[in-house]
Amino acid sequence: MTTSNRILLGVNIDHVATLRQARGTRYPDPVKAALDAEEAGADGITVHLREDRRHIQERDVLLLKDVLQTRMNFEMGVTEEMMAFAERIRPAHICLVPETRQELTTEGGLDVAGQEARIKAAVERLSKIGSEVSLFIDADERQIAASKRVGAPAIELHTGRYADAETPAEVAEELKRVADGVAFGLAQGLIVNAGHGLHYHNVEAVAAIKGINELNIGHALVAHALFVGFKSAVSEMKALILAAAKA
Ligand SMILES: CC(=O)[C@@H](O)[C@H](O)COP(=O)(O)O
Ligand SMILES: NCC(=O)COP(=O)(O)O
Repeated sequence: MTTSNRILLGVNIDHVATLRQARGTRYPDPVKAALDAEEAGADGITVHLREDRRHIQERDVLLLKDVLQTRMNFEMGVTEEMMAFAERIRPAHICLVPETRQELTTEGGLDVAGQEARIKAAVERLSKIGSEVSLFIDADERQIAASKRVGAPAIELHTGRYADAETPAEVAEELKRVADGVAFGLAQGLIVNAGHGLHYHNVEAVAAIKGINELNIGHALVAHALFVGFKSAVSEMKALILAAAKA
């Protein structure tokens, strides 16, 4: 079981593309954001090619594949279109996520337990291209155990409920849910990542949970970058999570 205090920062650049798509311009370019993020200490770059293409486009993923110095974490729904695209680009990491066309953002985790055969087939197929496959799931023992059974080497725990919690009691309850999920995942021999809705004001408690491999953070970084620049936004976040993990 890993209990080191090393923690990685995966920078999600989806919402740089959201701003570009709002006007159909060529700017701001998520590829430039990715390169700036790497210079500022990002350990990896996350992109979610949504079925509706509301932010990241194929062009972004193809360019990133050529220029990234770190590694790509490619988030995708479990569809034939995405499986074929992933086979073409062979990202270092693939995270399978649930997708609902009308949702504002990824509202919950993938129901692995409810569709084990389908997810197992996807994990097997994507593992053949050399990608490390992770499943974006709620911090729920049933889903974590199912993730282990379908052969995924990694999971990413959805921290959205923690991020959205309002009262101190709710925050504590959701944080405990994430911490328990991390411990259970590690005990199953899984690599445990976490992300969604993490911000400068709520990230430290999650980064302090021992054994988390990587935090994936996007929306808050892009929002903060409007005021301080992308490199500063990333380096501030990186410093916060490293300090919290060491504490
Ligand atoms: C799966 C996940 O958490 C990220 O891809 C995040 O969802 C990106 O932002 P949107 O959900 O707003 O597309
Ligand atoms: N998988 C979570 C992610 O990549 C970033 O989510 P958010 O910080 O944009 O909410």
